Amino acid sequence: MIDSILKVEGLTVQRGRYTAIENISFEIPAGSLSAIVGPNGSGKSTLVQAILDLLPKSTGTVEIFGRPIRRLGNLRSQIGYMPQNFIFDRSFPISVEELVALGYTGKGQKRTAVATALRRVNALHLHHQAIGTLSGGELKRVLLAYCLVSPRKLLILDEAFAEVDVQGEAEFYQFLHELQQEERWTVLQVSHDLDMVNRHCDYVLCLNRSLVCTGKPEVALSRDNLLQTYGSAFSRYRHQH
Ligand SMILES: Nc1ncnc2c1ncn2[C@@H]1O[C@H](COP(=O)(O)OP(=O)(O)OP(=O)(O)O)[C@@H](O)[C@H]1O
Repeated sequence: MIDSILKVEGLTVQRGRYTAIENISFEIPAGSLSAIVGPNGSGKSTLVQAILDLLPKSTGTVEIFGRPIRRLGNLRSQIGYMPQNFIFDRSFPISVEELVALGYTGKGQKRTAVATALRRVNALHLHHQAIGTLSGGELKRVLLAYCLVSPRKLLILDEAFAEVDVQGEAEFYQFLHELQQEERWTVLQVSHDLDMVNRHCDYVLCLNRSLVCTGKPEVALSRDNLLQTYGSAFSRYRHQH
């Protein structure tokens, strides 16, 4: 019996007429640094969006902090979410610090909280810049600052590091470990970087429309499980590493 922060049971989600994920059940251990891995189109973003009630479910239930998400009330602000794509009109006149401030749910000390969050992701120097002028990696850093400007219990990241440079990715993982160990955050991330997941995560879900396996990386990322999850693409990955 695990102490879980997120419990999914029998979840099926349609995208149009296509069944993007089917009969998914799992629990995410509280305080874990967990990852969802799987090939393109395997339903990772669909799963995350259905968990957050951003997509309708065909069947199944999701509980976060022991409650259905629609009954979370104020607890909803304890969840940080960074989507895979942040689409906006680049001419919209909002600065980095104004955007990050929108994520602040506390009272008072907002400027200090925004500066601290931006410093933690190495983006304080961008604070006056309009968000429409940021590079892809800079924008990811700023969105992460938006997620962590207020304390959370659960942080859900959909390919947060996709456009971040190598140095930035290492810093981010270091920083996720700090959130996990010092502030007891649970982090659930979608990732394509199996090496980083293997090195840094303590719980992994392998997805290919249905759940292939879950568990610690040394078990979930076994050769057989990866072959089942990725098929021939995994063989190519092995040859390149
Ligand atoms: N709005 C949509 N309408 C119809 N089908 C969709 C829609 N969005 C996604 N899909 C389909 O659902 C499936 C799952 O997509 P999803 O984005 O969840 O995959 P993913 O694992 O996150 O992929 P990637 O690794 O490429 O980001 C894909 O086959 C995709 O084409």
